[in-house]
Amino acid sequence: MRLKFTKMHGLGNDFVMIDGITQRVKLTSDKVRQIADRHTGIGCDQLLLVEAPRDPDVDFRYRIYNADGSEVENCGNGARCFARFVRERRLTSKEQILVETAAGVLQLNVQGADQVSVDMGAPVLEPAKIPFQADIQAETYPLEVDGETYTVGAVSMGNPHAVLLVEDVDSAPVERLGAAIECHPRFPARVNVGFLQIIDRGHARLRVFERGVGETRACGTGACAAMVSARIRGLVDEELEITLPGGTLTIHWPGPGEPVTMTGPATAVYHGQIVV
Ligand SMILES: N[C@@H](CCC[C@H](N)C(=O)O)C(=O)O
Repeated sequence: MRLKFTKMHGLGNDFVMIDGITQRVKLTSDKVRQIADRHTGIGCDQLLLVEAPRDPDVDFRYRIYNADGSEVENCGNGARCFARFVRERRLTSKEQILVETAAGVLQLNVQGADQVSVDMGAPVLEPAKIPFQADIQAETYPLEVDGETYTVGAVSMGNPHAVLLVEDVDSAPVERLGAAIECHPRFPARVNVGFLQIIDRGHARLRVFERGVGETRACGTGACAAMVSARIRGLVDEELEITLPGGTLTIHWPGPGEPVTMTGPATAVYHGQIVV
């Protein structure tokens, strides 16, 4: 199968974007892993497959695959890249785009040359829906990992996130603790793990160990989950600039029951073809 693709990134979280509307595409986990391999494939954190919608009231549908081949529900940086991709491929000229994902319908607003703002929907905090094993919903939970107890927030942005507060993201044990929490038995669908340093009520720093990938240079849903966890702990205001290793996202969240809005850049790198 010969596939045309576009390589894109959102703050260094990189994607292979495939147009499944004008080409016939059949992906398996093995093929996704082959494409995502940084030595023998194109290399990416996630692959996004754009398809025609099932619901005639929305514009597109897309599916998201992690580099390990697993299909997942949501991807914030991917949503922004998707908006630019469908416009640059001339699949739409709309500035406001509705797209079906496994996490529900997202609304994307293209703003100027490279900024995209995404209504990411309301966060889910009920443990069973994250999914996270806990008897009752709480702001934070004690989580035992390798004999030590850590305090974590648990949030779903369509996909599951654990959020830990740290003094300094630079020295946080992202690789070791991220990998241990990703597969913790209390997160039965595995989990993305964010390490959040609060600077002040409007600024924070974040590193994310992503489920199915490892540490990435940025994670959009991770930034939204970090905002939600920090805000329900009373630590930040409703607008927060979150700086990740790849750059800064602006996250807006008034509070429980309200949608989270994420704004940031999306960049196309090159177009190509691959035989898989
Ligand atoms: N990089 C993404 C998140 C991609 C999915 C995640 N690894 C998961 O398994 O849920 C983002 O920008 O949100």
